[in-house]
Amino acid sequence: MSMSKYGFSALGRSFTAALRGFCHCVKTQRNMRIHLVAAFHVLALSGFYRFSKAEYGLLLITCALVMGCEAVNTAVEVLADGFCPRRDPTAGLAKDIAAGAVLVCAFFAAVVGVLLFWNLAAFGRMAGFFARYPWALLVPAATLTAGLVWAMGAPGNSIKKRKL
Ligand SMILES: Nc1ncnc2c1ncn2[C@@H]1O[C@H](COP(=O)(O)OP(=O)(O)OP(=O)(O)O)[C@@H](O)[C@H]1O
Repeated sequence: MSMSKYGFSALGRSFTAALRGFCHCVKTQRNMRIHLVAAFHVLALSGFYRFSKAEYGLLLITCALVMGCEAVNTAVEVLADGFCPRRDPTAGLAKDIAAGAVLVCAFFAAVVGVLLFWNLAAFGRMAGFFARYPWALLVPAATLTAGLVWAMGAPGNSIKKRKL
């Protein structure tokens, strides 16, 4: 009984730590906020599509992969800046490689996006919906503007502010 109590508290602590790490990425990384805004709008747009469960799964895995990779990239930047506060070729190369991993994921996420969302029938449904309810265009306009202001306006990469 006490074992499970300690097991659960350890699990709770590691979950809290993971959440703290993710919140740190959102607060300090502009790119992570851009990924979140993009994921929100892509999922909202998917309402016009008749995706199967497998297609939704692919969409969610793609979003998770890009954001997970961005979090690992941030971890590499934090480690490199923490252990090599001065310019160092190894730290620089590690950062380049981590950024390259994000780039690969983002490129293939864009390919998955085109494969899933390029659908003339869905474009027709969207056009029909917004022709019937033109005021509804205000919703994506407002959420996109608010999302971009949040993503770009909040403090950028705190790591960048360190003097190298
Ligand atoms: N300590 C360092 N030593 C050598 N080069 C560095 C160092 N820190 C950064 N660089 C170089 O500058 C680039 C940008 O580093 P920075 O820490 O600003 O990442 P970033 O622009 O925030 O990346 P991302 O957009 O992926 O979050 C690195 O990819 C690397 O080439």
